[in-house]
Amino acid sequence: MLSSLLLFTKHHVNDAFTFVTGKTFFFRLGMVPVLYVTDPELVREINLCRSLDLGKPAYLQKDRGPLLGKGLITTNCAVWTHQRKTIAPNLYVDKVKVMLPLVIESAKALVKSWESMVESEGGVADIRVDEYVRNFTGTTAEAMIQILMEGAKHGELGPSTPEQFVVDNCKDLYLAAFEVTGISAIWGLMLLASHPEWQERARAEVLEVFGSNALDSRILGKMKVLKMVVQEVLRLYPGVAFVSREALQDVKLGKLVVPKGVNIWIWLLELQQDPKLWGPDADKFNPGRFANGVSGACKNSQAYIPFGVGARICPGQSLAIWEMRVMFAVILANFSLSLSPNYHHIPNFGLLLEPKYGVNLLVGKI
Ligand code: HEM
Repeated sequence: MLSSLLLFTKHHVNDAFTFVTGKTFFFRLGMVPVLYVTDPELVREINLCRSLDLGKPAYLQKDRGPLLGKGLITTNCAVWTHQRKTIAPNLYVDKVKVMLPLVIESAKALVKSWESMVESEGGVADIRVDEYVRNFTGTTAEAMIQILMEGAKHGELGPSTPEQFVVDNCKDLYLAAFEVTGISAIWGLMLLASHPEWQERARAEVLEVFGSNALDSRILGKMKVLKMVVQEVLRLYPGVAFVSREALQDVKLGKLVVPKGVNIWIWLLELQQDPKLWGPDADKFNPGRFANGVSGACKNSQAYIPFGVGARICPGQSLAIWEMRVMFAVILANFSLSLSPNYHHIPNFGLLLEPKYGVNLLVGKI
């Protein structure tokens, strides 16, 4: 686990950069100075900080440049501001509502392909779900590319040319819209399959609310259990396992001054599963903890940040949540799920937190 590596490499510094003891500490990863944060109060300060001096780390560009391009995820300052202004408004809730029929159609296509597999296997099929889920999230990724083309024509691009803007952001949106949402949905199916009691509760709600109605935003909004399930999936398996920043100038965060050049890592796996904040069942799948919202589920709502914080918070969060809800609703209305003997639980942290060998489920028609 990376967290144990961090503990192993941590050491204290005693220069002008003094810092809180406990779970916030400073270490160096090669030449990169890193402030490791799991204190929700410090997360609050980062969340409140709107300064462009708190940007994305340079190593993302250096090491991940070929993968991520120079799009919204990795750029800083003026380039980022222009890109964000052009892209983010297209992901506001009213725009996402317009995309919903596309998402629902895509979920129905997944159901169709599983139905024929289940039928040909005589009632229960052992399905490696990853590819089907990625086909599902791929549909909206394509819609995102359209948005980029429009943005390139009409947006305020600042220093980017329209061609540069599209190329740089295609990679980012592909990774974000397709990969991260896909991985989160795959973890969600694994968790529903391994917790039959929650699968039953969510299905009962889906069948009651959905019934013979056509799925739309109003119907989805009524599915309270499903909402809690999605929240809990993103708590236990945040696809983006840590949120990072670099102080591009000296930055004041509450009482702490973070010197220029220092990176900040907020390790979500620890923050979102800390028993002191979430209770003794912090490592268990219990969507019911969200019955009274995030503030009812943990002692400090800053400890739940699956979509990041502050000015760089994920602009695609509404779309991602709706996609997951639609997919779970449509699957639960049609199929029962359990873990296949071919599933091996090996979460793997590369760029994202994903199941190393994919997820195999036994899928039956209900
Ligand atoms: C469950 C799915 C998703 C999760 C868990 C997720 C999570 C995150 C996180 C943690 C960040 C970093 C925020 C920060 O540094 O504070 C981020 C950034 C971003 N996400 Fe998402 N995301 C998801 C889906 C999406 C979707 C569907 C889109 C687009 C359609 C999207 C677009 C982006 C972009 C463009 C950024 C960079 C924003 C910036 O730096 O200004 N994400 N996401």
